[in-house]
Amino acid sequence: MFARSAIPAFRAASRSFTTQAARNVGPASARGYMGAAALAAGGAVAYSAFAAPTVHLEGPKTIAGELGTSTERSYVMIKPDGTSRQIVGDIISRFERRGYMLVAMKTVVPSQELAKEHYIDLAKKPFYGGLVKYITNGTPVVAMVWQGKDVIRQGRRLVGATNPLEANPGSIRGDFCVSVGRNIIHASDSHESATKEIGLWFHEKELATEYRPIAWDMIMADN
Ligand SMILES: Nc1ncnc2c1ncn2[C@@H]1O[C@H](COP(=O)(O)OP(=O)(O)OP(=O)(O)O)[C@@H](O)[C@H]1O
Repeated sequence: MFARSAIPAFRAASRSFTTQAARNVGPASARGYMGAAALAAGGAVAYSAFAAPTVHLEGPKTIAGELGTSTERSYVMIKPDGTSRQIVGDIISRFERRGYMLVAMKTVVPSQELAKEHYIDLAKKPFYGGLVKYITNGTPVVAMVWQGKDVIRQGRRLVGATNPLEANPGSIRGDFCVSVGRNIIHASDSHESATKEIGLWFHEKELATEYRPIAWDMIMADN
């Protein structure tokens, strides 16, 4: 789920976020897109100026790569209950074993503003307040970007249905969760969402897109 309201802020990008940070530093209009990432939790914030916005939000090639190719990227987040239950390694290994490439990862204690922004499309839902409270309970989330062919659709399959009651055994939610309100993980549900969510939680410079895992060509090859 992603926040449409953040789009104009993304386009206003004028600063780079260099340390995973955490303090609410001002109104959205003054922050630029990575300000939301910088608002993540409440620690020290380090910014550095850079020449021009580099985040690509429209067209087939965005910060989420190109859909259907080995450059496709998804935003995946282990929520506070997943971190607290100490199953982070298990979750990461499922994406690794599938063959996907870890492009970025950091722990973040989300601010109210960041959590609200991420879930803004659910703002009218009765559970929205509880959802934001849960995401901002002080326990870190693990924010990640995974890359590889079909990672958005396959990521959703690995994660399983939103309601653990409907999540297949073998999926992350199907193996670890009982309640929809504590379903331990998020994964982007479309290229558009991935573009906006990666842009919300990460600066483009934080993405390590140039390296390749050792078996990458073997895993991504079609023939
Ligand atoms: N009925 C509900 N009661 C409580 N929480 C809910 C309920 N429905 C959804 N949620 C919470 O809101 C999150 C976002 O809901 P959404 O409908 O976007 O599902 P999703 O895309 O599978 O989840 P996510 O965006 O976290 O990956 C869910 O993952 C869950 O944590």
